[in-house]
Amino acid sequence: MTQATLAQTVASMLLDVKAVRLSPDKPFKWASGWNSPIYCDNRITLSHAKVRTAIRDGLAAAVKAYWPEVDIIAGVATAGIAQGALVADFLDLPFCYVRPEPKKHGMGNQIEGEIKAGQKVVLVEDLVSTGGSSLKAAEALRDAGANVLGMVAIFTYGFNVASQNFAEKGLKFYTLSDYETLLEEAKKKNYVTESQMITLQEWRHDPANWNI
Ligand SMILES: O=P(O)(O)OC[C@H]1O[C@H](OP(=O)(O)OP(=O)(O)O)[C@H](O)[C@@H]1O
Ligand SMILES: O=C(O)c1cc(=O)[nH]c(=O)[nH]1
Repeated sequence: MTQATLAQTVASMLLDVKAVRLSPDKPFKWASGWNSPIYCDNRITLSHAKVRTAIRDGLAAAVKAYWPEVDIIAGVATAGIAQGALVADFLDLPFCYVRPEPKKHGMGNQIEGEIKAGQKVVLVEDLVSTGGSSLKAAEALRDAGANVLGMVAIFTYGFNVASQNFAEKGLKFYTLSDYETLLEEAKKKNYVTESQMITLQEWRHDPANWNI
């Protein structure tokens, strides 16, 4: 399957399981604090065995293609944990996951599971908006002495701010699908009305300042 076909297939699956929600009148609040007329809830894909497996296969294939030397998979908490564990299991690799911050009780860990200094790690994230969550996880792994090879994710909105942040911090990344492809597939399936499509395109130009 070519990259473009895979991006279309994954976008189509996300729409079919209703992982993509639109609410222009009552915007969603994102992790970054941005308001958005759209929310892509990849967690829903876990409830659909065929979709979950197709995503696992796509992510695992990317890990093997780009970073065959990988020693360990790390999931970004929380939405990246389940898919990360599935990918690690499929590739017969160790697994750990990274919290956004150290736990406030118990062991006080930010990284859960074992990771050794010098190990080559690939992060699994569900979705990239600004990239802040992925970068935080990469930083925690680097602080622990790991060699972060890169990150794979299901979906990206393709914002410049994310690519710039990743480039600055030297984090290579690969995603199965993206916003542009999602809109094309949504149009084909009549998933969005014309006025919703206009809102989605307008929002995409300046998401940080939309509807504030
Ligand atoms: O690229 P960013 O701007 O950081 O946004 C993307 C992050 O936001 C979501 O996580 P959320 O913080 O909602 O938490 P969850 O994974 O625990 O559901 C998503 O799962 C990504 O981790
Ligand atoms: O940026 C976010 O918080 C975010 C956006 C989105 O579409 N889906 C999601 O799970 N998180």
